[in-house]
Amino acid sequence: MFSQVTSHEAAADHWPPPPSPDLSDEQKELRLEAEREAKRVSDAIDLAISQDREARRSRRSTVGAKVLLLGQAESGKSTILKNFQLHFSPKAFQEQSELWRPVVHLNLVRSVNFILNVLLPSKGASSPRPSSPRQLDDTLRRLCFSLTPLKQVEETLTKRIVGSTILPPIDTAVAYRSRASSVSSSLFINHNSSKECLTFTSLQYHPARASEISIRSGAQSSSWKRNLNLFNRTPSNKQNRLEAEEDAANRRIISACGRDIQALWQHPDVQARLKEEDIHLKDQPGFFLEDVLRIAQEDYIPSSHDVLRARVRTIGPEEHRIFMENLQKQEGGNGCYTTLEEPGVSEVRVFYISFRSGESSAFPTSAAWAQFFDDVTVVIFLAPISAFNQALAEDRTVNRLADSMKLWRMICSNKLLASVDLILLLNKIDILAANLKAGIAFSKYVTSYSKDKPNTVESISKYLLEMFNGLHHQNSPKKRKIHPHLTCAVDTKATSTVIHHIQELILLKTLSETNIL
Ligand SMILES: Nc1nc2c(ncn2[C@@H]2O[C@H](COP(=O)(O)OP(=O)(O)OP(=O)(O)O)[C@@H](O)[C@H]2O)c(=O)[nH]1
Ligand SMILES: [Mg+2]
Repeated sequence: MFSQVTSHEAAADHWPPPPSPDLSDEQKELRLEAEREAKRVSDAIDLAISQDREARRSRRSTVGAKVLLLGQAESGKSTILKNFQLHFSPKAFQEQSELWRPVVHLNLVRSVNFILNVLLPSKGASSPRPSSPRQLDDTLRRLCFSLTPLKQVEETLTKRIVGSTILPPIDTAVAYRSRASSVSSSLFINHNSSKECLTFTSLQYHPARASEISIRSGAQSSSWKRNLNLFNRTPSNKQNRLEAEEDAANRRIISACGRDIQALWQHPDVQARLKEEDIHLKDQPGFFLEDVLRIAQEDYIPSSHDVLRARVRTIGPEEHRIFMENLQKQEGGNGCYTTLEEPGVSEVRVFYISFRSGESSAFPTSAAWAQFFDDVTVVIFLAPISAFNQALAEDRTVNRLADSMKLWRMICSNKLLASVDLILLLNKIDILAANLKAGIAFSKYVTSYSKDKPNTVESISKYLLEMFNGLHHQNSPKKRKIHPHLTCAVDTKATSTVIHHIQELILLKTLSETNIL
């Protein structure tokens, strides 16, 4: 069946064929040189093709996206941003966990000092509601005494995180409002020097946000992180060494105070006093008192969940760059990562804008905001739907949910954003659920919601979604799609599905805008 292969045919199978035995040595050498040259040319062509392929691939994979992250104060923007970082840059997120330790510690220490201030209002510092000191039992007196060093810890941590030259934002000087009370009293004063700033941030507490710290950012993200980076660097010079020693001393003090902090928080008189004052520390941002024994350990490193809950209130617009690591967890979830080969969006620039009351009314025409609206891939808007029974800290006559809707209307009607897809996150559904479970009637605060309708998350979120959709429909200059989600931003697992959807949308929009699709 098969014919015999001749030696000539066999030779033809190899390239280049061996020189004919009839050739002279000189001819053989010329022939070999010609073949070497042909190979050089061929290799050069192969290299050029491969470089071209790589360049095309890298052009595709260096596409960037611009995301606007908008919402009123405390709507959960920073928490969603952290979820983005956790999802897209997990290695960088993990590497930065250590940076959040001083923030968690400061949140914790501020809660403790706030309680001490309630129990023993000092002359110089403001207490949430000035009242005469009460008789403390022996245990409380001992605890107050043993926890005194935490005042100093708060001061040094504040100085380090806020930075010595950065003033705290004055708009934290909001009127006091506890959750249920209708009483307000302005406790804050304008401070102009950085020295006073330290006193202000250290010793004065907002009763509704006792543990949080406010930082005015630069245009580039997180100047406070730069301060903390310095904090964590290797102690190479005298200043760094002093800072490292101060950090170690703070850790030791917090660690030594751990059990007493727990005892203070669990003391029945403390709980009774806070209740009497209508102060709900547990519901406040940056609340870590129930994790104190874990957090106070000297070698404590914040978990992802701690980082999500750590509260820094940043004032002013910020730009965050998230570099996509294109990583995913290996099956088995052993913490190892494998690189994905697929090209996609390599960088997401997130422009973060927090709107306080008053700013929203200037929103559509303000040149200050307009600079951020150019070339936007998607807008993510957060509405904290648990805030239906709260008033704005800035203006106690305005319901927070109503304010969120007003802001949403402004964004929908903005002409610069007319062609941009809107992602609507109805956030804090866990708090909404807890409030409803505690018997708070939604219809009492949102009167357009019939009393006969169920006071359940399902029914209320459906109603709110219709409201937000309706506002969009009435105000948007163009027809476009809204991508709504119900979220609990502190639940990374549940949020990862939402982030994944957002990622797909960003990819789709970016690639279609750059004509790759
Ligand atoms: N329980 C619960 N807490 C949340 C949720 N989203 C955010 N938080 C918490 O709410 C507080 C405020 O969230 P942030 O993300 O700091 O809010 P923000 O919109 O960045 O606020 P500003 O910086 O003031 O503009 C933080 O303590 C978060 O941990 C949520 O869905 N559920
Ligand atoms: Mg924030």
